[in-house]
Amino acid sequence: MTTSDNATVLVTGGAGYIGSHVVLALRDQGRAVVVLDDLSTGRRSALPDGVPLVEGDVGDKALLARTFASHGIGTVMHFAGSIVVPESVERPLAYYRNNTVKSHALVEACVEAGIGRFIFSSTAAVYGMPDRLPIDEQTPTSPINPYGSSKLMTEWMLRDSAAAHDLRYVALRYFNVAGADPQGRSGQVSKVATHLIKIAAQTVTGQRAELQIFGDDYETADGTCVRDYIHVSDLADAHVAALRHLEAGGASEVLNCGYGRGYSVREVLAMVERVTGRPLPMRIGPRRAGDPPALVAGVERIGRTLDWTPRHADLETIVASALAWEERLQIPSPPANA
Ligand SMILES: NC(=O)c1ccc[n+]([C@@H]2O[C@H](COP(=O)([O-])OP(=O)(O)OC[C@H]3O[C@@H](n4cnc5c(N)ncnc54)[C@H](O)[C@@H]3O)[C@@H](O)[C@H]2O)c1
Ligand SMILES: O=c1ccn([C@@H]2O[C@H](COP(=O)(O)OP(=O)(O)O[C@H]3O[C@H](CO)[C@@H](O)[C@H](O)[C@H]3O)[C@@H](O)[C@H]2O)c(=O)[nH]1
Repeated sequence: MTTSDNATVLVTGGAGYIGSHVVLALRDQGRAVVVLDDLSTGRRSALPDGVPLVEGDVGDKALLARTFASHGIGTVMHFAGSIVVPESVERPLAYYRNNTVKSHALVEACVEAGIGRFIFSSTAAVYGMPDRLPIDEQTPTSPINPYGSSKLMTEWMLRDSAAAHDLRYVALRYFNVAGADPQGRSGQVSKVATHLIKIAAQTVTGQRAELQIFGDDYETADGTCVRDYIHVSDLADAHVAALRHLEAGGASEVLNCGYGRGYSVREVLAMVERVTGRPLPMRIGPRRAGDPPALVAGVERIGRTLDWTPRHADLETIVASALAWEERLQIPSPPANA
């Protein structure tokens, strides 16, 4: 190990849902971590004690340069961004600004400061509506909404910057992230929840009257959409594995993050009922615009490239941890941006 292998990791968006779980995983490994977050959707209380928070914008290059220098940053993990697909359709330029323009500033600041390791939160949304499953990384990218395009453009900036400069990166294309830290230290807190398991957890805990299934006439086994759900703590471990890969001199990579196993909406909801022992009020509604019928990750490449063994690859574990977190949030509800 060289000295730089011990360098501090900067986690942008570390006060958010996924970033906060990665901060926990890094800390559990004894890593030094600094978070940069503007708290637009994140919360200070999501950070463990002792993790410095630089409150600011990821597109602020002067702030980035100061933060890199004052904390001895050796790797950047980039989670900060906007994530709601329908909102990206209504406000595309806001998404290109927050996800693409500000990522450009961050990558440029890294190149200028000689920071040579970068791990990026990408998404299965870059694939659009692929017609063959499982989806491996060779599948042509063809996003169908501005969110997916805004993330793919950042992948391209990283690819081209890595070819031209002393920069290596891992772009992790997440499939459906769900669940919460098994120790109850973090979980999802959305002002406006859109994700299926989060909404199911809110419904079963009485915060919503009912859940709507967005379409049951898809060409899938039970007519509802199929997704590959990955536990957020396994995803966090994949980031630590990607960090080790880059520190060991590994090449730049684009890797799917999922388990390679799909569950339908109905199967997920049945699991929520089984775990709670309570019926979930639900009704069938129309299809949601832009939903692909089925997305299942090809996971051969991540298995071959990273030293990563999922520990929670089981729908019951994912659902149970999401429910436990939701119940914890009820007593009492933490104030926004606390
Ligand atoms: N949640 C998913 O299912 C999913 C799936 C695929 C990819 N991703 C990607 O993972 C990343 C994290 O998603 P999440 O679910 O944790 O969302 P989140 O909203 O909980 O976290 C995003 C964090 O970034 C911060 N942020 C946003 N814009 C910022 C800016 N300009 N400057 C500084 N901080 C800023 C927010 O305050 C928040 O803490 C995103 O890049 C998202 O695109 C998420
Ligand atoms: O109230 C709800 C919410 C969702 N769904 C359905 O549940 C499935 C999963 O939806 P959701 O949890 O919103 O996730 P996705 O739309 O699949 O998108 C997530 O997963 C993608 C990767 O697969 C990422 O790119 C996105 O960022 C992330 O939001 C879809 O079929 C939805 O139509 C419902 O039926 N009712």
